[in-house]
Amino acid sequence: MTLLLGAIADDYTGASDLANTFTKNGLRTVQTIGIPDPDLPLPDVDAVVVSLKIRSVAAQEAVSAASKAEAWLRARGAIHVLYKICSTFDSTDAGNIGPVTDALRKAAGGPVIVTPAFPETGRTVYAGHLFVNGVPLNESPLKDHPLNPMHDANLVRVLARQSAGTVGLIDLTTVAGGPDAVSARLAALRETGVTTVIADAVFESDLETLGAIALEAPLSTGASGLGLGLARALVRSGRITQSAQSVEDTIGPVGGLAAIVAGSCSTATLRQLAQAERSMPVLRLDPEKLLSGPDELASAVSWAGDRISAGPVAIAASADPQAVGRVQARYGREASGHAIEHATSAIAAELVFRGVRRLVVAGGETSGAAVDRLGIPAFLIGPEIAPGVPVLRTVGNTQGNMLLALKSGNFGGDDFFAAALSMMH
Ligand SMILES: Nc1ncnc2c1ncn2[C@@H]1O[C@H](COP(=O)(O)OP(=O)(O)OP(=O)(O)O)[C@@H](O)[C@H]1O
Ligand SMILES: O=C(O)[C@@H](O)C(=O)CO
Repeated sequence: MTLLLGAIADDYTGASDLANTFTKNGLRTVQTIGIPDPDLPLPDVDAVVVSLKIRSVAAQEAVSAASKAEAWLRARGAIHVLYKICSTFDSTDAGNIGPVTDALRKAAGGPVIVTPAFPETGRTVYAGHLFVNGVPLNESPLKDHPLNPMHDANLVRVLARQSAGTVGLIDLTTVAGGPDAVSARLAALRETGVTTVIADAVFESDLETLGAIALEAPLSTGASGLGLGLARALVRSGRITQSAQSVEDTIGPVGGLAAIVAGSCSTATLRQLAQAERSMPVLRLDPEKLLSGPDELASAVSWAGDRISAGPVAIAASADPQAVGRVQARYGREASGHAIEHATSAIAAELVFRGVRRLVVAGGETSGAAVDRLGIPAFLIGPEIAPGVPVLRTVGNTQGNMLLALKSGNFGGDDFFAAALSMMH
């Protein structure tokens, strides 16, 4: 397999978001789960998004996994590698955006462009500050994130705290000045020892400028907005010779039962679950019971078993910040997160065992755990359900063809679950 653009995503939902952006912008793309087995039958593509689950692991583990993925992508011809992070810059002072970018830039030089801007979903960066739907990051729902609460909107500061290098800024005026202005500013920053730059971006045109300059370097770090800029720059460069197949043709119907499993506690998911309750059976798991033994899991599976042949059902661990806080205070943040992911992934696997072939999973960590449990090695990218969330078709898994949607916590409108199921046949 040869490719032009490589990406390493720090979680699986983020990977499907980026693969969707690449596809929409003209690149034939496949999403792999980790580095694929050499025997996995993958189509010819322009871009591969290697999905890792390294957003919330120890920095050294993240660096090691990302470095191996980068070496694999470069060995297959990637002229540029994008390290795909969350558009809300999900990370802590220990990492992992800084440590991974530092490790990958060692081979790539710098300064490396970093921007989580993704205007289509309301993420913009101005004066180095990240806004989520017009609200500074630290005032947005991300302040209550169960794993990495975000308390600082100033990304230059946030990245500096987790990076061994020196972090600078390319401001919006420079970006609006076009590629030459950005190049000149990068050169000036390089002279002063800056290794990594947060780049402002408010409009897609800003990301086209940044993508064009980033493509000239071996590495960048960003969300789907930068992915859009890179993809458009690659298409404009004339190096993409085959048009991406119509995404509807890529997948086709799979039949089987349908279900939703949610572990995301984001406000968007909470609203979507409330809306789903009006049209389908929704089981709210009791996290205390989930954490204290296998009974809650078994009764969830039996609850679904009684209903699922009549239509889609949803099973959710999701809870509001106060309830999450109580669980975390009692069991610890990481321990409760992992235990609940373990439970939701076990439920997903049981549902698939009972005939579910169309599965929507809400939450990045939750999706990662479920996809791993199901042993899915790769996905083809189908039509977009909502910005950042495509229909995915499995490749190479033992259960036969399945359709999945991996929804990032904050993505999708209130009717997301019904909209997803209506596109998954
Ligand atoms: N009721 C609960 N109490 C405590 N933790 C929970 C509860 N329900 C789910 N969790 C945990 O909260 C975390 C939610 O993270 P996840 O990444 O799945 O969703 P998200 O943060 O909304 O999505 P994204 O990362 O895509 O924005 C998981 O570790 C999950 O196990
Ligand atoms: O960039 C985003 O917001 C998403 O793709 C994501 O990574 C959330 O997990």
